[in-house]
Amino acid sequence: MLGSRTDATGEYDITATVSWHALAAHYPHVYALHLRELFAMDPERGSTLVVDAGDLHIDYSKHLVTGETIELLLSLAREAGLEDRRDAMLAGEHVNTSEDRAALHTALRLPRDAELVVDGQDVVSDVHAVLDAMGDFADRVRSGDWVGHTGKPITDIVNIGIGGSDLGPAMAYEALRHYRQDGLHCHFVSNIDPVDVVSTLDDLNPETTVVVVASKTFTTLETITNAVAARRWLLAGLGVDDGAADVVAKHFVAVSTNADEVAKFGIDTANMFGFWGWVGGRYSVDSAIGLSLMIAVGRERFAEFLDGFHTVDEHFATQPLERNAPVLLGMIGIWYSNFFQAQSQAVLPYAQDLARFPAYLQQLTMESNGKSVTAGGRPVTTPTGTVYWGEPGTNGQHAFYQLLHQGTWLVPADFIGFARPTDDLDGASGGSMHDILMANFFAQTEVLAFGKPADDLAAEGVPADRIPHKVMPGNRPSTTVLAPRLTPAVLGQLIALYEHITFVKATIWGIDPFDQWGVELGKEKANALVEGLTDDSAPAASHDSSTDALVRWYRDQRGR
Ligand SMILES: O=P(O)(O)OC[C@H]1O[C@H](O)[C@H](O)[C@@H](O)[C@@H]1O
Repeated sequence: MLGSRTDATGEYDITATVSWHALAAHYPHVYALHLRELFAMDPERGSTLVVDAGDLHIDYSKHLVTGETIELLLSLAREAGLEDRRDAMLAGEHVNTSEDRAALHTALRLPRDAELVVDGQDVVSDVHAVLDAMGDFADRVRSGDWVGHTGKPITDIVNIGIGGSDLGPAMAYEALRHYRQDGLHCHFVSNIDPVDVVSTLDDLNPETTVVVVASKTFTTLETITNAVAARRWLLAGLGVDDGAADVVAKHFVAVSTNADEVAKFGIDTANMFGFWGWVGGRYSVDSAIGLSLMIAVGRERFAEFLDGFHTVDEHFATQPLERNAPVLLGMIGIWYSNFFQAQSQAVLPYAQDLARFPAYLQQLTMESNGKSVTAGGRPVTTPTGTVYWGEPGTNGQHAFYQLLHQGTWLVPADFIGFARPTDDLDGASGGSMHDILMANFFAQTEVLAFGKPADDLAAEGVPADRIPHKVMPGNRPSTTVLAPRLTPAVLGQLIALYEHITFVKATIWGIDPFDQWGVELGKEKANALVEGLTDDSAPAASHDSSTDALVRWYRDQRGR
């Protein structure tokens, strides 16, 4: 007997749906099978359980699924209304219910001739007006036409922002290293630890530096504090007063939705690049928040980056669920989270240029899906969210892969690799280093899936007492994502793929992936504690006994 499928708010209890129950009944059959058996039962699965999205070639054959599993997962997606909800998001409906607004990052990459009116506003022309303004500014900086207070062209851009106003551009700047203009360097300051801003500015010349203050709200403590520090550094370095608005105008621009706060800070709003409330911070690298990236790679490459996103948006919007990469991968993620009880997901780029990609995905996925009530405010009935983590291969192989191979946790892993390298060298004994990298990539996914049984070890003459230690259990699932090369378009495609995977999971869980109320209390508490730490005459004790004692210890040891 199924439980009630809807509550008083009309929300589904996803765990009470027919498909959920069918998946629960199906689970023991799959659990009983090893990937070796799945491949033996269906020798073609290596070429059938694959899907292409744009330039991304995705193999999901090394997952603990049968054809029936996929069918049941897609039934669950349908029962949860995934297609309607996707269409509602793409149309600009207020899918961010707790903040009553749209989540329209997909509009940021619509082509100029597309049409989308949301809340009475022509979104596409707004987006392209900002892109044009960014492009003009980027052109001027890149050509040397934009000069600093002393007439020198700009050599360094310092992006000051945090969270979504930092991770996206910082990650993409690294990823697109090969597309940057020589002689122009971007730096990213985010942490309120003064070491971040000091160590960055120490090496720079204020005469040739532009600071991009990137903050959706323009009230974030870290960003405003760092921006004030950078302004002091700049004016002191140039030997001018704080009142010198014309000097600030040549060295400071803002990216924000909040013109009032930008003006209050002392940045001319003529030097402000706007975006909109419907762009979430973690979905904003393709908005004006990408300004520093655009300066580095140029407006044409930035347009290719946006086209890449759009390619996967179109795929997500139009492909049947059976051929829809974000849907398949999102639903397989649900399978592991809610049936295998997996808690984490490794992301393993075999590309040094993607070193920051796992950190970027942590904000995208964990700030989105780290929720324990549904969009309607009811406690969820099943685990949500997934802990994303990872490092580039092959570094991870010599660090944490031991747990992936022989540990007790099930950790599904995404392997991301490229056919053509951005750099290559000859290997020590022939071949190319990139081929050696990719040999490791393919070897790891193979060993994770198929392992090495005790019989094989015995046949090789491994002593009996060593065999239990050397057995590789295998049956560890992975997705392989391959692309021809790490280009701006491919990077956009990869980001959009994970954005939509995140959305698919949120839809099944019935949560709002576009708010982040959990971050707020920590901010309030930090603000409340600042006075106690900076003003010795302030009362030291006003919190719990642990916090009070720690604050006393800190003030004592600090010695001022
Ligand atoms: O861009 P800002 O308004 O400065 O916000 C920066 C970041 O801080 C917040 O606390 C949120 O958790 C993030 O989603 C956001 O990206």
